[in-house]
Amino acid sequence: MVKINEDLQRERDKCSFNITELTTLIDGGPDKTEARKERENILISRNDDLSAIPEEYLSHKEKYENAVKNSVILFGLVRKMQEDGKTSVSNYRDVVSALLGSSTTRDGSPLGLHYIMFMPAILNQGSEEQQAQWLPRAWVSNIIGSYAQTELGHGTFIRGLETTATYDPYTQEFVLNTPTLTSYKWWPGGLGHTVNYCIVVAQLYTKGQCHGIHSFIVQVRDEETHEPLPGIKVGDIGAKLGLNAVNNGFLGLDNVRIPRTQMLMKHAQVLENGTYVKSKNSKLNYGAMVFVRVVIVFDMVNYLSKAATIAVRYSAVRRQCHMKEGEPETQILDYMTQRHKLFIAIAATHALRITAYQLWDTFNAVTEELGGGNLDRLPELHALACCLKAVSTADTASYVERCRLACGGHGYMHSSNLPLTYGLVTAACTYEGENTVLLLQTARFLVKTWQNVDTIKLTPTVVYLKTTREAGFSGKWENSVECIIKGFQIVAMKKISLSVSHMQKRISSGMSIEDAWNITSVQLVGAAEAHCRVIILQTFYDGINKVSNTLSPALREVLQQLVELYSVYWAIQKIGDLLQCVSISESDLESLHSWYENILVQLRPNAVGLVDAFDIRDDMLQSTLGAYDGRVYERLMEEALKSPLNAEPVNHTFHKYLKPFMQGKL
Ligand SMILES: CCCCCCCCCCCCCCCCCC(=O)SCCNC(=O)CCNC(=O)[C@H](O)C(C)(C)COP(=O)(O)OP(=O)(O)OC[C@H]1O[C@@H](n2cnc3c(N)ncnc32)[C@H](O)[C@@H]1OP(=O)(O)O
Ligand SMILES: Cc1cc2nc3c(=O)[nH]c(=O)nc-3n(C[C@H](O)[C@H](O)[C@H](O)COP(=O)(O)OP(=O)(O)OC[C@H]3O[C@@H](n4cnc5c(N)ncnc54)[C@H](O)[C@@H]3O)c2cc1C
Repeated sequence: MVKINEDLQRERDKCSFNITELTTLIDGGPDKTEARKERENILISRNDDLSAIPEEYLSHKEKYENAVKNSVILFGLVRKMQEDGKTSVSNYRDVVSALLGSSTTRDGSPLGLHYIMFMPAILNQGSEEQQAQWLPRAWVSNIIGSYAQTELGHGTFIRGLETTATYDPYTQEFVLNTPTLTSYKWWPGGLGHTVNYCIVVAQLYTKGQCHGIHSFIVQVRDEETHEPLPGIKVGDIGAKLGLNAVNNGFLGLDNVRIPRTQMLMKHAQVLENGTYVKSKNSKLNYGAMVFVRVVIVFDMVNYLSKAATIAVRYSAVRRQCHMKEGEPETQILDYMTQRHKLFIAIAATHALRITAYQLWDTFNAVTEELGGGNLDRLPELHALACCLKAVSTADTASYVERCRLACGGHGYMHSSNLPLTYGLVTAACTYEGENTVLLLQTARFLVKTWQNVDTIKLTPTVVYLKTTREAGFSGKWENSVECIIKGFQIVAMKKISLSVSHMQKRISSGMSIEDAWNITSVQLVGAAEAHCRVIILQTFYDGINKVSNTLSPALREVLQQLVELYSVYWAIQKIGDLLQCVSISESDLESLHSWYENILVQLRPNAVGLVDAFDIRDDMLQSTLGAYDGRVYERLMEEALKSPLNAEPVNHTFHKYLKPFMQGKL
């Protein structure tokens, strides 16, 4: 049996709550924990077959080839689960999320987009007949697809996409073209060499008229030979900061013909004679993006829990300097600055998880309403998904980077798995809608809401705008979570109202609406972020309160501390905003800081227990620093010895370059 590092064991011995109770709460119940573990067991049992060479030493091509091999094993499980009746639409997110979060797809998977976007796009935008035609084969991976929207020239401005799909009524086909270099599709995951189909987003032309962007199913490679089909130019876009196994690709289309029935026609249709039938709302075509923005929040929770586990366990094992002379060297977790770096990551994992579930429920409820023809809550869902995707990815990227820095030099090693994790989360700040652009979408919704706050029925997430405006901040500031939430609501309300009034002043002084919007846009982004912080804080607070009386007192206490930590951390981060909007005295400020310090002290004995409760197996954590046994130094050395440079005692460059150089001959 492997010996557990003594410091780590001591941490576990002093944990005040039942770790299994928290794990079960995180999973959503004992049955869910069991199902997760069962899935992980299957995954791990298949891992034996995988290459032993650490991924970081492989070339770009080898990384791809390895990823295909591993992904096939991994996603073969979806097929197996499907055959065994273990997958359904309701647990699809859990299953795919577990697979993508697993060790074998450490730097992304070239098959990921098939599950994350190709199938959801057909589900979301395809008619019932199209779903019946395409999904059964896609579900068992007989065909593999990607989602090709972004072009070399445009990612954000999708109305400006240049790819065209022109309807030919004589053959009842669409003819697809990428007429310029900038219209080449660029970025789609798996498109380079993996998929044989993809959803292509293109400007629809019929009867000489352009009807804006629509989605089309296009076959790009032969199902047997995998050769690109005539008129298709396809390839890999090259090496990136991260996600190097994903095989992001480019695609050029030259008069590629597809049957009429391959335009996704749930919302809008082209009839046989070329007549265009409009969708109830053109933005329904953007549904696949909304879905992915929602699941990205879950994905952030996966990465953040991994980073926090690695950094907290390492901080319990690592000793550096003497806090007091004569005592043993200090566990770095004992330094308050270290707790300040790390505990927020633990709290945020819970805050984002609870918020992700809330968003998921809203997404499902609104999707059901859309199915019944009710589009009322679509703008709210869009605004919510945009800001939560933006804030969760930006925050996670910054927390993960803190975790990496908190591990000092060893955090810089690939074998810690923190650099790769950072590469994955920072990508999410850009894909599926660049974060600033998404916050401006939320701002657009907030501005409209504010301008009509007295006349429209406010949707649940913005009711606070009216109530805080009416109530103001009555009463004295007190250091409580409730007061911080109220303070944040006032900050958001004031930022929105100020942005609107600044814009209105500019418009009244003769500026165009567009210029006024642009000049005010830094404030607008701030307002959208502030709104999002209200949502996360309130959802976290409500979520923990809701389950509180089902929990043991010890767990209730520690979760309450995490809610406090999260609130007070963000209050301190945003103290400038609070001071501008709410009256906080100097002594309030002092006690806010003392409160924060107290929570860091209170949480200290439970830090390792809290990350253990995330229950991430070593095979999935893949970190020399974060393994359960805490054998940090042994693992660092074992991994270093796997460096290909260590395979031979003398590298040939010594004789070729170094020696002649040292002898003055070069
Ligand atoms: C499957 C299980 C998974 C399990 C979990 C596993 C975890 C997976 C994690 C994910 C890994 C992901 C891998 C990577 C994937 C990356 C894929 C991509 O990037 S793909 C590429 C992603 N690319 C991008 O994301 C591109 C980003 N760009 C865009 O989305 C758009 O260009 C835009 C939204 C910015 C503007 O659009 P534009 O048409 O110019 O609109 P205007 O501004 O003129 O506003 C007009 C009105 O429309 C309204 N409205 C707008 N949108 C929506 C909506 N969706 N709805 C409703 N309404 C919407 C708007 O509010 C406004 O309303 P109003 O005020 O008039 O009332
Ligand atoms: C790892 C990764 C995977 C991806 N996978 C896919 C995929 O599978 N399929 C796919 O189709 N696409 C994919 N993408 C593309 C991705 O969706 C786009 O990169 C993203 O939407 C941003 O668009 P852009 O690159 O055009 O950025 P740009 O819009 O050019 O952004 C550059 C800067 O301009 C600013 N900006 C742009 N417009 C505005 C505005 N209106 N107001 C204010 N500021 C603005 C932005 O804030 C940003 O600072 C992927 C991208 C990455 C990085």
